[in-house]
Amino acid sequence: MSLGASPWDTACVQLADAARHLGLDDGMHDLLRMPRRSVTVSVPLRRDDGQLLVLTGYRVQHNLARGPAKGGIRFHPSTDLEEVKALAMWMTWKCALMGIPYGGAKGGIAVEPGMLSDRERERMTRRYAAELVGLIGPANDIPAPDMGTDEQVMAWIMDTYSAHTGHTAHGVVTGKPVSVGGTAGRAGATSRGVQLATFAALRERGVAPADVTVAVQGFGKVGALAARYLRDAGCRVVAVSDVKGAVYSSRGLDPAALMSHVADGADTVVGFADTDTLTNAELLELDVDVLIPAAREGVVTAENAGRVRAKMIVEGANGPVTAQADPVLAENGVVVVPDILANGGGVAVSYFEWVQNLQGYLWSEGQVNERLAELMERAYAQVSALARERGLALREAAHVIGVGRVAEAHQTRGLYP
Ligand SMILES: NC(=O)C1=CN([C@@H]2O[C@H](COP(=O)(O)OP(=O)(O)OC[C@H]3O[C@@H](n4cnc5c(N)ncnc54)[C@H](OP(=O)(O)O)[C@@H]3O)[C@@H](O)[C@H]2O)C=CC1
Ligand SMILES: O=C(O)CCC(=O)C(=O)O
Repeated sequence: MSLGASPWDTACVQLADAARHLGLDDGMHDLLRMPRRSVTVSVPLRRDDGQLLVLTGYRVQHNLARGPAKGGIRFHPSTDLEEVKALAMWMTWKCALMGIPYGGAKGGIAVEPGMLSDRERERMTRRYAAELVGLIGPANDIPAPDMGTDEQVMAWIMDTYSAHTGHTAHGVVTGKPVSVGGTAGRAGATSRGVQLATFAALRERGVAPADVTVAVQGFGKVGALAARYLRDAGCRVVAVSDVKGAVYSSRGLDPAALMSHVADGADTVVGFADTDTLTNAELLELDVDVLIPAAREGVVTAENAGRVRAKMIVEGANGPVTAQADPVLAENGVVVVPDILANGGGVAVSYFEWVQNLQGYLWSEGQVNERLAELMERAYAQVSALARERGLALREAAHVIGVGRVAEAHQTRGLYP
């Protein structure tokens, strides 16, 4: 099989590797690879100036063997069906690895959300949600935020779905505002999970947080709070970036101050006082202890992997390291804490939100964070133990567990009819 470095190619290589380790036959391998449902919809949008723009949206339900489909919705210009298929597959393994009763899905619209007014964003979201009404639902497929979307987008999807079904359906999306059925703790959950995974990996290697320097690519929902939590817990965050570039300070940055700087109108981390400006490519090659790619997939490739000087990569983003880069990093002794483990805190707390919605009973933020820590520690311990037992990289072990659980669910349920 000749493969490039697209997210789908990377996801397929990872699955094939896990299938080999698990001794799965070709039929089961095919069943696990092929998405259960892929939907492409056109999303007509009337711009504020009256112009009609027709966008393309997607929703892929990759696998439903362990429960309803679950996964985020992305608004990004480069979103296409192949990317969404890969992201949906990773959701399947992630939910299985985290031990939560979901299959995997992902969706998105190929659009630059920054070019839309709030009213245009709302109209586009509602039209996309209306196209998906027959597909999504609390028992079927539960979207959540991803790149370019936020809790407001989730509120619009919930409201559109609820208008179609005739009752308020809190459980149709997670990552909603708390005022409309969201849970305490979801906004920071992915980043908290990244911190927990980082600390578990450091602890195992006998490294104290205070001795650790960190660089974070992406200063959005995941990256900004990951930087902040790691700094609050004693690490020195020396570099962060957004799409416009990176800032660096050897003395360490204050992510909370950077977040205020961005929110107060700067719109980018670049230009923050007392920092040097770097490119995103330079950030990836900094001499730091921990590198956290938290932006997009495919940023560490066969081309630049050899220049990565970080001792550890903790994948906040989905698929930031290509299948071709993995062996280069392994050869150079770079430990990779894989996406389906490192960023599993987001979907774990989405699960807690959905459970609260189904029960109509709210948990405190303390309860949410405590249970998140339990799930993250458990998943890390299982991956680490299998990696040691079978001499696997953490990514291979994580996939063997996730893929193995989904294969087991298929075997137990059987095929219909
Ligand atoms: N949100 C969640 O709960 C979860 C997200 N993830 C994954 O985490 C990653 C980030 O998601 P999220 O934080 O939600 O997304 P956001 O849209 O909130 O933030 C994305 C960040 O990445 C930056 N960025 C975008 N493109 C590039 C680029 N080419 N180079 C450098 N920086 C770039 C953006 O910069 P700018 O603001 O300037 O555009 C922004 O700072 C994605 O891979 C997502 O799938 C994984 C699990 C859960
Ligand atoms: O919270 C969720 O349901 C999914 C979040 C997500 O899209 C992801 O983990 O990649």
